[in-house]
Amino acid sequence: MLSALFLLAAFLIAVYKIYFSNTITYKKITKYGENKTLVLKEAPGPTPLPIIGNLHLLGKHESPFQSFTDLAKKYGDIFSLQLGTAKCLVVNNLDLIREVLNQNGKFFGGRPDFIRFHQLFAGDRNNSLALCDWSNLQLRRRNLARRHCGPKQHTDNFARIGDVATFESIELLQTLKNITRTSDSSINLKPILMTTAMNMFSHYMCNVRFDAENDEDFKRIVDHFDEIFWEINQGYALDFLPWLQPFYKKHLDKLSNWSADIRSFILSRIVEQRELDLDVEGPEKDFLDGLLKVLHEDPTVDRNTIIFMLEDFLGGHSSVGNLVMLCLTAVARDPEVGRKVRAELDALTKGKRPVTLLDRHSLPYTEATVLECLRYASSPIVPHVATENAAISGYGVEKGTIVFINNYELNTSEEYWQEPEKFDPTRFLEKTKVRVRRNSFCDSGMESDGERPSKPSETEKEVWSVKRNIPHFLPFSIGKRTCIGQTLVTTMSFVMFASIMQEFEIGAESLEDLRQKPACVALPKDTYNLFLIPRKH
Ligand code: HEM
Repeated sequence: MLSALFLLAAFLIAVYKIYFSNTITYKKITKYGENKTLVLKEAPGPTPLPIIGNLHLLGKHESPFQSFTDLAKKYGDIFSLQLGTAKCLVVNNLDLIREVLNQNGKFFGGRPDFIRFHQLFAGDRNNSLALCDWSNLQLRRRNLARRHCGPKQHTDNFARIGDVATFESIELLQTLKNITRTSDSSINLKPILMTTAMNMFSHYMCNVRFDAENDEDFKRIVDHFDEIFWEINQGYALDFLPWLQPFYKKHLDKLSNWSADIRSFILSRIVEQRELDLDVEGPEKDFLDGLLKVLHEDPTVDRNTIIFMLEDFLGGHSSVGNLVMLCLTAVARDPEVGRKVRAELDALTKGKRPVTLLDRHSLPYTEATVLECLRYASSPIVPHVATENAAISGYGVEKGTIVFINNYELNTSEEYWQEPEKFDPTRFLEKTKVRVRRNSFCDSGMESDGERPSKPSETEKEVWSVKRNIPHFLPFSIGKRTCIGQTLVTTMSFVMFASIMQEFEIGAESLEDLRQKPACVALPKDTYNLFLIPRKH
């Protein structure tokens, strides 16, 4: 009798769990415009423990994204997790990722409310473009930034990115040549790349550049940015267990101090002087001009909004510096990649001129090496948050749920790539046919006395080029919160990486030192040294 009662109770609890506690009411508008209320189950997932939920399951690998991939094998490509106080959903394949970010993007425009995010932006994460919730202000900020920070090819701004990138790369090469002339030991290269990247950004966005060798304030600010970039790429128990805050006081104070120091530098060394000199009627010469003009013309725009935007975009330089360091690391790990990049560069420039952005389409292997670095590092997509009840793949998703997009799976699964663990830039290359115009009388290499054809003939030639649309390669994400900085990243890192490769061979003290955290495009501020060996042209 007792066991029958026990069984009945267990059955009722199970039914309650399945049908009541884990269901979401979702109002769907059908294609005929009717309102339909659906009651949907949440996606399956592991049973949470008291207090920590499923947090312990993420500690099994170096990166939580590796744990997501593991858990997907057990629970399927869409599953629920309870991380401390936060309800979460993880999506692991391309179709589901598209369903969240494209088809249902309007329901998933929020960002998690992590204490660290507030701390980095003067107490309010909505000051940050990447960490704020979706709003009209965000839409305006994105549109405002696009012309300068995501310019289309063949525009003046795009050409200016190329000019600035070449200018700063030449300065960088000079610094590196000076260092290697006096010493043949390995170099602490990362801070040098970071200051170069910051000068690229401040030069392009604000027409201001700094003395990277002697300006101590500048160097300190670049270090802070780098620390913050690393920090944003890490996860902490505090993010999901906010009551741990008192234990993180020192760490959180450090974050606020870094960001306060950065803000005061940007104000005093970049913004204030320009505010005095601003020519409201004159042409807009850079991003800073554009921002200050909006401030001048539109009384609804707040000065703080403008300052934070500038800080956010200048901060993007850290990703470029880190990415170039990862590209050089890849070359140090695999000298064959380096040989191929150099062969391509030498064939084009003959070692006689600096490489420029205009050369990019003639240097497919070099560009593919940067893309392969992005795949190999697999920078995580910032988590999204459901801003209302929604449905994905027939499962209910409750408002407030944090959605993790497992792009690590997209970058590393055998379903999408051959030998994904191998660093191989050629996976981004394909042979394409191009039309070449040529004068047929020149083909023999000898001038003919015969009549010359009135029109040059056109033939087709097969050349290597970079694959443009790989559906599962989404380093900058998709949908309405896609990265705004991707043009800056792909152009500036290409020029910086190619310039260094033109002049130096890259080596490592020990291959074991070249540790790269999975699903992370950041390296710690203090990281391994590399050897730079000047090439003889
Ligand atoms: C290695 C370099 C970079 C990578 C791999 C990268 C990747 C990403 C990804 C995956 C997102 C999240 C998109 C989403 O939530 O769906 C993002 C957002 C964003 N990125 Fe980047 N990014 C890089 C560099 C930059 C740079 C240099 C800038 C600016 C100068 C920038 C500006 C932004 C902004 C503003 C957002 C937030 C957009 C929004 O939430 O509306 N990023 N980026």
